[in-house]
Amino acid sequence: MAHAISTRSLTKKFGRREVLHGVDFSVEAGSVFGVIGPNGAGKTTTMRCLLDIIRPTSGEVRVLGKDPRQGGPELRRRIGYLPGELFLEGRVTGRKLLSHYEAISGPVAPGRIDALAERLGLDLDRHTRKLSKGNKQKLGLVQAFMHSPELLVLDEPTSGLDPLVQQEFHAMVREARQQGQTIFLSSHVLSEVQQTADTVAILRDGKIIAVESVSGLREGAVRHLRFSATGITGHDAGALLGAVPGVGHVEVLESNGTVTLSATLAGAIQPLVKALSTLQLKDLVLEEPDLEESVLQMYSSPGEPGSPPPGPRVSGHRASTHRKPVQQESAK
Ligand SMILES: Nc1ncnc2c1ncn2[C@@H]1O[C@H](COP(=O)(O)OP(=O)(O)OP(=O)(O)O)[C@@H](O)[C@H]1O
Repeated sequence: MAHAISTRSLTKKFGRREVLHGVDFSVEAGSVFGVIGPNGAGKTTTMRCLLDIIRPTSGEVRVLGKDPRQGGPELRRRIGYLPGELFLEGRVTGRKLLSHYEAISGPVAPGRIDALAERLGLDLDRHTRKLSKGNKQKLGLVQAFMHSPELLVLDEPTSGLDPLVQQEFHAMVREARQQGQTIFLSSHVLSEVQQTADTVAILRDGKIIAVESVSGLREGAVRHLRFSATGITGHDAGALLGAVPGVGHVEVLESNGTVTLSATLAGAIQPLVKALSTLQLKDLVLEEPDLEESVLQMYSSPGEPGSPPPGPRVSGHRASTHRKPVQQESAK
C-alpha cells in the first residue's frame, strides 16, 4: 500500500530545545489518519515539517512521494492545509480571500466554493474581520477542501465549530476519503478522531507512543457495565463477575434481596455474557466502549491525571468486591 506521508526519525529543535524526538509514522494513501495529543505534544510542529513551513533538524519526510523541501509550489497545490491558527486579512470578504487562495492552490470546480460554504453555514460576503472564531474556521476549511487536493492536512479542524457543523465536517471527511483523498488531522480528543479516522497515532512529548487502528482500539477498549440480579448474594455475584477475564473496578450494592453490580470490561464480551447467563437478571446495561478512557491510560504514567481510576468503591449493606486490573493496550 502506497504511503501518502511517511516520516523516519524526524526531530525538530527550536534553539537548543528538541520538541520532536524521532517521530516515525506513515499514512496510507486514501485513509484518514488522526494524531492526538495534549497541548505542546508536537502535533502542529509535525504538520509544519510536512508542509515545509519549518525544516526538520534531522530525519526523513516524504509527502505524496516527495521530499517537502524539494516539492515546491507543485507539491503544495496537491495539499489542502488548515493551519491551527488562521491569520485572515481584515478588509476583504471571504469570497475574495478564497479567490486569492484559488490562484495559488489551483483550479476549483465551478460552484464548489458556494456548495462548501452552504454546507458549513458560512456567509462568504462578510468581511473576514467581522467573522467569529467558528466562522473563520469554516473559511479555513473551505480553503483547504475547495480544490479537492490529494492530501488534506488539518490542524484541529473542529476547533470552534458547533456540534452540527462538526457533523457536517465529519461527513466532508468521509466523502473525501471515498473519493480517494488522504486526510491527516490532529485533535486533543479521541472522541472526535474516532468518528472518521481509520488509524490514530498518539503523540506525547514529541514522541509517537502508540499507533492503533480505530477498530483495534474499539476491541481493546474499556466498557462500563451494570446489572441487577436476584437469587444470589453480593459476595457470590462479585466473585462470579470478578472471575471474568478483563473485568475490573467491581462495585457491589446489595439491597432488599437484589444485588446491583457495576464494573469495567476490557476486551471480549463473550465470557461476560456466559457468566451472566447463569444469573436471574433484572436489568443489564453494557455501554459503548469508552475509547477515550483507553487512550488516557496510554497517555498517563501512574499517579498522573488521566491515570486509570483507583481501586473499587464499595457501597451498600453487605458489600464485597473482586477486582482485576483493567487490561491495557500495549503501545506499539
Ligand atoms: N516557533 C517555535 N519556537 C519555539 N518553540 C516552539 C515553536 N513552535 C512550537 N514550539 C514548542 O514546541 C512544542 C510543541 O508545540 P506544538 O505547537 O507543535 O504542539 P501541539 O501538539 O500542536 O500543541 P497544541 O495542541 O497546544 O496546539 C511546544 O513546547 C512549543 O512551545
